[in-house]
Amino acid sequence: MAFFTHHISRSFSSSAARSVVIKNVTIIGGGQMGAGIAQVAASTGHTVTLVDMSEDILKKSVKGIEGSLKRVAKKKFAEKPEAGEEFIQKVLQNVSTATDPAAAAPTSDLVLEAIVENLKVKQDLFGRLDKLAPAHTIFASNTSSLPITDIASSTSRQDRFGGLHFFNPVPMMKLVEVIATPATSQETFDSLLNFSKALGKAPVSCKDTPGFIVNRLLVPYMMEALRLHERGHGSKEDIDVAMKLGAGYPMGPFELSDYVGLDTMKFIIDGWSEKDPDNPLFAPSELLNKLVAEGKLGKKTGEGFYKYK
Ligand SMILES: CCCCCCCC(=O)CC(=O)SCCNC(=O)CCNC(=O)[C@H](O)C(C)(C)COP(=O)(O)OP(=O)(O)OC[C@H]1O[C@@H](n2cnc3c(N)ncnc32)[C@H](O)[C@@H]1OP(=O)(O)O
Ligand SMILES: NC(=O)C1=CN([C@@H]2O[C@H](COP(=O)(O)OP(=O)(O)OC[C@H]3O[C@@H](n4cnc5c(N)ncnc54)[C@H](O)[C@@H]3O)[C@@H](O)[C@H]2O)C=CC1
Repeated sequence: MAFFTHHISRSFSSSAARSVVIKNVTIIGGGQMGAGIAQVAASTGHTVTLVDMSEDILKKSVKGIEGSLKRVAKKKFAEKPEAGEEFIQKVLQNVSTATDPAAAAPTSDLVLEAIVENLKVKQDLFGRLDKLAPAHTIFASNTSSLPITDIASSTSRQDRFGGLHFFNPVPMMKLVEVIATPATSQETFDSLLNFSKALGKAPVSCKDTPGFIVNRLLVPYMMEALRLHERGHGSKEDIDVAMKLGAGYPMGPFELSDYVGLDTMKFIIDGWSEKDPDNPLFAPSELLNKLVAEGKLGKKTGEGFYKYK
């Protein structure tokens, strides 16, 4: 139970000189979150290097950004399609891509990671980048569920390390959770907060506790929806309709699960139930495990709880 009762008292390190104005950003992971963050950062005048493991993945990421920008432009420049096209091209010029994070780290004010939800993989990445990035560079993770402190422990810049948690779809969702660990300096926290505002987002301040604010409430709700269905107490369609029309949610829990990605959901719940096995809120779901084992990861693979092809 220590996992959830652990009290964090924040202290500010004095080793980071002053808050950094973030202009050059490296985003690692060009999946649904990394691409969305890259799009919003580039749209607000930041220079972005998007990093992923292969050229093919990066091509798909940039195509996704272009598709999303078209949707934004269609609304924003409804009366002036040429201005919309110009906007798209200008934003895309702010985005370059690389398969090696070392390529951009030396010129980055911020390295923001949005790769797979796995502690060891994130630690390896940041441990390597710590040796390449200049002293002023801030590191941040978009993790949904892992302690920022644990990810930061692979680096020697824990005062310049925080959490920046965005929401899916990034171009539409206004919130960013800005997470300070007990070691995060006030200057780093301010830099991340100002960066979130510069992206046009509404930041909230969070402690480094499991799930921060949103996911500490959202994950138990989503998992209980799955278990309710597994108990035979409602079809997934009825549960989705019920939560949309009865609680005013834009998506039902099964639609949202497919949207988030069932692999990410499983990473989150497996991690939490391992740390807090007696907590019924984090009990696993057979159905979720089965779908992930079958490679049905939701919208991104064409099938999850529902079919998209
Ligand atoms: C157990 C683990 C569980 C926890 C997992 C944790 C994951 C995390 O760490 C944190 C998270 O992100 S949790 C997910 C949070 N996101 C949500 O809850 C999204 C819920 N859905 C919505 O808000 C709307 O359905 C949504 C905004 C998506 C769409 O809006 P509508 O429902 O109003 O749909 P439409 O009426 O069709 O409007 C669509 C119009 O919105 C624009 N748009 C949507 N997606 C876009 C995108 N990706 N890029 C750019 N524009 C976009 C667009 O204008 C669109 O119009 P069309 O282009 O004409 O379709
Ligand atoms: N899906 C969601 O709704 C949300 C997810 N998150 C978090 O954001 C992170 C990414 O999630 P998604 O974008 O949904 O995942 P995703 O599966 O769409 O994308 C992850 C990307 O990271 C790349 N990648 C994996 N390991 C890498 C490495 N070592 N170096 C470079 N690239 C690597 C993959 O090739 C993939 O393109 C996770 O930590 C997740 O918990 C946070 C908020 C919402």
